[in-house]
Amino acid sequence: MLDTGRWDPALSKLLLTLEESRPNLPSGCEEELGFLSDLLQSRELHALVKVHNSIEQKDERFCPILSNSVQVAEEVLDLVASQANDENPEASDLYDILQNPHIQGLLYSHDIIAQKDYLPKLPDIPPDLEDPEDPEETIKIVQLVKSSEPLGATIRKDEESGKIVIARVMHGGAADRSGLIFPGDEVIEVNGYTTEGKTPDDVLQILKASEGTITFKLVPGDTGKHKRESKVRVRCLFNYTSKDDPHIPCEDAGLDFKKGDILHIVSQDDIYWWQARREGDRSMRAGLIPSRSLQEKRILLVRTNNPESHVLDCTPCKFSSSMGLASTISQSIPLITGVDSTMCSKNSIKKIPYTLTEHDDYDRDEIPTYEEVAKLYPRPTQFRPIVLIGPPGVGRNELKRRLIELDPDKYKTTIPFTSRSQRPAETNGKDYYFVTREKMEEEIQGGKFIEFGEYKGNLYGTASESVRSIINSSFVCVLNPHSQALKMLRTSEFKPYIIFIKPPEFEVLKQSRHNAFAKSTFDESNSRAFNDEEFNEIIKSAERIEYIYGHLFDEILINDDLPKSFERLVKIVKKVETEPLWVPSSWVQ
Ligand SMILES: Nc1ncnc2c1ncn2[C@@H]1O[C@H](COP(=O)(O)OP(=O)(O)OP(=O)(O)O)[C@@H](O)[C@H]1O
Repeated sequence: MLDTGRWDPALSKLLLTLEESRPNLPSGCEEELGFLSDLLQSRELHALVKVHNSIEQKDERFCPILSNSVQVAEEVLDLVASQANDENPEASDLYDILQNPHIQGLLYSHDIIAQKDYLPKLPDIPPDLEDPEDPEETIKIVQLVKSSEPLGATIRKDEESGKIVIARVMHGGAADRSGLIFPGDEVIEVNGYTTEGKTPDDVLQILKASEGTITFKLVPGDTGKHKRESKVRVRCLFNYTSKDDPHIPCEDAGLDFKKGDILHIVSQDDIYWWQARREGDRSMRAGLIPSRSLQEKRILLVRTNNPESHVLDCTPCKFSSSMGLASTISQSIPLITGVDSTMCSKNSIKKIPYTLTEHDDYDRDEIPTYEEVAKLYPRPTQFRPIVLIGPPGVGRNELKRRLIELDPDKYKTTIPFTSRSQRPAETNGKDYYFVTREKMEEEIQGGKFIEFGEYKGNLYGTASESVRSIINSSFVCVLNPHSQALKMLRTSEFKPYIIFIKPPEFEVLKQSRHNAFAKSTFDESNSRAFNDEEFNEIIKSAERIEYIYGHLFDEILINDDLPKSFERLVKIVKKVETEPLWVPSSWVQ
């Protein structure tokens, strides 16, 4: 017999008990007893137990005080980002330290250890070890105290067996926090009432009528594994109200959201219903939202039943006739026509103007549901372009002009290309880049222009290279392109921040423009005020743009009172320069 005095007390005790019970055990099991005794005395097992005890030992000096340091660091980064500048070197240092990949790696490893994520996953007990004669062995009794908080689990009737089973457990809900209830568990009793022959509704009635403690008798299902929370964040590209959704499995569990909201998807286990939490929501309870595939199916169904449902009234605008413009460029190039800005604009900013007759190249295969996002931290030398989208006449050019005027050494816009011949007062590379029509057509066909159009037989356009060169020279590129240009602009290379300049309601629009003696941008030949028809067209065109491209907007700015709108724009632009913001996750990888 080995001296067990210096060995693990629990193992020694086990060995002692084994020796003591030896005389009472039935004959014939000596071999097994011998094996067990050898095992309990083996040096390997004792060494393993020692290692295990060391890991488990609660040494206060090494106890983690939190297990989500990565998340805390992200929150600190968010807070510090706007303070990190030359005037605040401490904040800048902290900002740099927390962004350092080694520090982030260290925090990540810390969290893994703090969460004990390294512990081995024990294999399931083989089914042949369970005693089929004794089903009671595998029953668990779970008691939950009833409160105003929902249980956080849904039940369903298994079609084959007719049994009531737990359909889903909401992350962070009461059932989940108990750590004892899992999807697939069979509910055999609730508060002493058997569920046999009952429907899920009957069971809900029992639950509703219960007071105080609720006791569940459950047979564990084979899916009773606790799944870790996913880290996926998405931007919602549609509005959702659970009470209007007749198919939600549990209305109380629904999570409502609006287009543009950021959600943390905590579980995608169910193919139709994801569990999500609003980003930054401190309450840990998740809610149900339709999964991407369910939402895609729904949109496709609506589109199949009503093919035009996703396109608003596309009737060309009446005003285009007064402009009498013709588009002659080949079919492969979108038909965009325009007036030369130098004819109707006194300011120095060139634009590629268009008629309101739009032929939006709207991709019918694109089904806006959710976009996976990640935070992009501002870069000190490369600024995100500011893209002002909106209907003609709403004031994008005016806002862009004011922004550049505010700090011409910081904000720059592109110089357009044209196939028109140079006029005596114009400078190549300042007013326009003058190129031949052939060269311009070739480059347009080569996809080198983010937007282009034709007016009076001459081409006008903005080259991608112009945007790239401004960004790479550490200026903030400010653009007010046609909405169609978003497809070319919204890339991981440019990482634009898209602001939709929206008109206010009719009366405010009319009043503000009249008060400011605003000049209509619809009539190239006359310098006159906007008329009611044009105001209506601005509003209608804005609705259409928002409907088609709304899911791509980072911000909506209502251009009512000009000085106030400009103030809001400056704030937004500052935010983009200093704060980490959500962008498509592919832009960050
Ligand atoms: N909030 C506002 N209040 C009053 N006037 C405004 C406001 N915003 C813009 N304006 C004026 O409205 C007119 C049209 O604005 P602007 O040229 O900027 O429109 P736009 O969106 O660039 O349209 P387009 O692309 O057709 O040129 C200008 O005279 C401008 O000064």
